[in-house]
Amino acid sequence: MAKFLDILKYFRNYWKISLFSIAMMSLFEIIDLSVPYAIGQILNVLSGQPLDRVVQGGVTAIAQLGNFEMTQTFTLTSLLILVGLISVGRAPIQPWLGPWFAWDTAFRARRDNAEAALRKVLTLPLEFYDENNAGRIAARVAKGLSNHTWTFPDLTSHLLPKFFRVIGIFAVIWFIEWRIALLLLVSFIGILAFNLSGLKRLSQQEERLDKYMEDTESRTSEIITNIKTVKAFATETSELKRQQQRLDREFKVLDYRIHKGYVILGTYERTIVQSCVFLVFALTVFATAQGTISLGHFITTFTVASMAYAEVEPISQFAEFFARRYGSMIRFHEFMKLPVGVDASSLAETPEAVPQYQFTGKVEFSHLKFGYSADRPVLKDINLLIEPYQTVALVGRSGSGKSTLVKLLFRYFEPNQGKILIDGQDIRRLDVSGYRKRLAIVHQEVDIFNGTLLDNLMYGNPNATIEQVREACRIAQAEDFIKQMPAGYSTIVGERGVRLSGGQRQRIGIARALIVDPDVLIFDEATSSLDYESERSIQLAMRSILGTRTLIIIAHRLSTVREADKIVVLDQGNIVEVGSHDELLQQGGLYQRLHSLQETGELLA
Ligand SMILES: Nc1ncnc2c1ncn2[C@@H]1O[C@H](COP(=O)(O)OP(=O)(O)OP(=O)(O)O)[C@@H](O)[C@H]1O
Repeated sequence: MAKFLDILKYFRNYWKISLFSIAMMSLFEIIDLSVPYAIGQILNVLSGQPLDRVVQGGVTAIAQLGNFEMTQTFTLTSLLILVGLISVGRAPIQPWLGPWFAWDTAFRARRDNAEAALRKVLTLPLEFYDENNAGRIAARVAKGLSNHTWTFPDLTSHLLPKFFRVIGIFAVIWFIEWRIALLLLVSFIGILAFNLSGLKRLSQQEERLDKYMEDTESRTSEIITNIKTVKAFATETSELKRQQQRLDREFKVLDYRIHKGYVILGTYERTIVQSCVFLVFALTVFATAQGTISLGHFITTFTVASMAYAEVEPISQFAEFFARRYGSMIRFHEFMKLPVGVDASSLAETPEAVPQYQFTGKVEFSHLKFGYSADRPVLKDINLLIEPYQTVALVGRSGSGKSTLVKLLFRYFEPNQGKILIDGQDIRRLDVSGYRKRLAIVHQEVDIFNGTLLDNLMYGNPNATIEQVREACRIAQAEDFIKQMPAGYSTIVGERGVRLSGGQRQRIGIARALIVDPDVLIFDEATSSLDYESERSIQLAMRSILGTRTLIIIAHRLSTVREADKIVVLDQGNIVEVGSHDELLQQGGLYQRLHSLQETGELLA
């Protein structure tokens, strides 16, 4: 029940209008019942039997009011006008009070929930994205959102009004013959209880299947992302086979278990309903034959009871739709309840609302300890002072913790012990968005968004002038190749920048970082994947940035870091050596060993 209420909460902003819409739709459903009742009364008039007291009183009152003669024709006309008013009169009003509000609310809630989901995406911790790929997350959110949207109108303009209609039917029959009403009530409760228990079981299976399907979709998304590797290793057939097996398993569960379950449920339900209709028919026939009820009441009771049982099918159908969608709505809810990351920014209303900082670029790591899991420390008691405008290189074997140190500087993770200070302030005390705006990083793989080169260059600073962009591109050695592009800065680069080479992407990354004019600029193996010529131009770019701000360079190729003021050698999470290139070579430690391996090319040794 808690879960069901959780789903309803996604529409809580619109509860007043929803209640109004449900009330109006229910009212229409109930008023609708007076039509078969009036027809029953017409039949009584035509067959010379007396009208019900209430109806007789109403018609007499109208006759007296309008000074009409109380004839059979007048009674019939009054009843016909009532039927006409109800059936024709409500037709143009009903769609505006029911479906309009139901869908309007569903669309408004969809907008709100999509925005809330995006907020969640933007504030979830980085670990979440390490464990869940884009395909899985996108499928979960999209499915949850669309199922919420479809379910709301079903619930408010069909399922609930139908319930009230059944209650109305029960009241009408009770008024005519309480024993038939009782039979109706008992049979209804029985059918619904049977239905609900079946649906609960099936919706649990749907939820399990939903999780399984997310894994399949996640793999499809990985195939798309890694398509070059798939093609290069010629694994298309095995990938297809693997997914075929999963899809086949999904089909079997969906078709032979879940769908079959719904059909079996429907079979029982229909048989029970038809038996009940038949029983009511038989009872009313006997009651009419014995003179307990009039012919008109026989028609009314049977018509209304048939209407009541006819509602079982749509009610069960909407309940079935709900059960089919319930699993993915719950998965969406679980996603929305995931705890946000410690680094979650407050998501200010406008970019201007983010606090503006300016630092000299003095960075200090003080007694820093960190591990991704408690039992495996990755950084052990790191102490390092970087002065403003200094260039510091972080080197060391793969896995020694260089990138992790930078992740902590960006506050993607919190240290287990110790702290990081910028200009003497603990970075945890600063607004995370405002603080990060003063840092910039160039990764080995530069993320490019679909759009023009200019959009990508100005991503971190949309207020930059074209002169600033040009200057940054000149420093980053990107100007020449941009000029040769078909539309210069307006060239569309394609999703993930497919139309750019690795070196070009890298230079765009550097220019983009420079346009932000950061206080601390970090190169995380920015040249590792480049050819010699591209590496040279990136090195030239780096050289012209030296001394203009604090620079942290992570590099495997030691030729890149020669000119750094300070080279810091990390090994198994510890700083083992610090010094300039020449000092470290003279020390004859790890740096010297790594250097000589690269110089002599004896990597295999
Ligand atoms: N998201 C993560 N979850 C768990 N462990 C991680 C994660 N990222 C890195 N590690 C582990 O932390 C250790 C340090 O990784 P890190 O990426 O900082 O090393 P690195 O020195 O930058 O290596 P490389 O030079 O190969 O990039 C490694 O043992 C790695 O397996």
